Amino acid sequence: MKNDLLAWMKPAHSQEAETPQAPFLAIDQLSKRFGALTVLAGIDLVVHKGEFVCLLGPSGCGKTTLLRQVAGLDRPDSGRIVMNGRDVTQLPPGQRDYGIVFQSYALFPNLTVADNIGYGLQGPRATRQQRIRSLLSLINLDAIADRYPAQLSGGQQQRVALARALATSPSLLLLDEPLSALDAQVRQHLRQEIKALQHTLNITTIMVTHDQEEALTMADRIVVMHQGRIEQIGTPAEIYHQPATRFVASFVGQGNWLHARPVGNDQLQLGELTLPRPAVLPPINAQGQIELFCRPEHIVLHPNWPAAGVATALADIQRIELLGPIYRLHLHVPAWGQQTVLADIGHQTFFTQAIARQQRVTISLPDASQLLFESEPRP
Ligand SMILES: Nc1ncnc2c1ncn2[C@@H]1O[C@H](COP(=O)(O)OP(=O)(O)OP(=O)(O)O)[C@@H](O)[C@H]1O
Repeated sequence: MKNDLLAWMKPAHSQEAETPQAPFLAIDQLSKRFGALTVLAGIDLVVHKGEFVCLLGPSGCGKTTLLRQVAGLDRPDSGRIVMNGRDVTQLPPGQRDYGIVFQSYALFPNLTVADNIGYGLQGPRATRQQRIRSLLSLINLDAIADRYPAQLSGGQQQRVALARALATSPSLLLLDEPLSALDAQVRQHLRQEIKALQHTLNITTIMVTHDQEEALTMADRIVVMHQGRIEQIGTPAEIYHQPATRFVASFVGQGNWLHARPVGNDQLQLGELTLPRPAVLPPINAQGQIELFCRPEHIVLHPNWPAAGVATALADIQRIELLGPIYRLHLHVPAWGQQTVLADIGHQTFFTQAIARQQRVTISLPDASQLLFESEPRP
């Protein structure tokens, strides 16, 4: 049944789709204002065929507005949207060739699951029925084809909405926070299902989310937005490990921000700790400071003081949080300028080092884990 579906899903494994890096969607200098508020300020973005791109950012940064421009549900003030080589900027939604799923399931309450899925289909009845059966099978809802939306769980309703969005075999799938109304376990499961479906169908997908974990686990590339602008476009690993701006570093994941001071031509001073200084520095503030950024998981705990071959510091454990697979320690580190530092450690380290509150531990900061940013008020 799934093969039937692949046969009529036109983007899937067609000759066109064999060039995965071909641009499918090109957004060029797109701007949008609502009254005095600039919501999109010159957005440039290229999405390739078969790619899964997440628009990630805090509430109000313009993610949904950008998705709505692509869908034609709103028109930009300036700029261009080219889809599959066709300028669609001024075209109505019906002429744009996409399927869309919203946060609210938006199913027709008076239609069964099967009829909801088949709503937009045209052609002979037998062909429509076959497509509906294929879609039901694809999302594992065969058993509930005759139920009404009110008889379904939230997760089931969202899968029906997904099948309906795919029913007309669109070239582009738009997802606007499709999982945010669901509970954590269902959300986790549907993440995998959507990703697998997207991969099977090779359908170009753009998903709006404010959930960084969702973006990191699902996207091929993430577009981080802030105040109507794109801060960074990159793979999940690039966004997490090489944040281009302090906004991206603060918004995605947890981090330690430590005041440091460039000294001479080749050193950085972090409290009593002297570190090598990179050739290029960010701008230095009036107090002669910059900020050193590192992730909590990069802080290393050593079983003994001092540890051989590394510059270590003593830290007092002020608080311990269990975050499921890891423990997060809140450390007071006098030698690094009285700064509070977060350190994430695994259960094995936690138990072998018999970690407890108010204990004194030895820590170090690997050079490779550090990034430097201009000191300024945090977002
Ligand atoms: N039709 C509209 N009229 C006026 N202002 C609007 C309109 N639509 C959106 N806005 C404003 O534009 C800004 C961006 O909204 P948008 O919905 O794109 O943000 P978002 O990043 O998707 O946020 P969220 O995650 O909360 O949905 C917000 O300040 C919002 O209030």
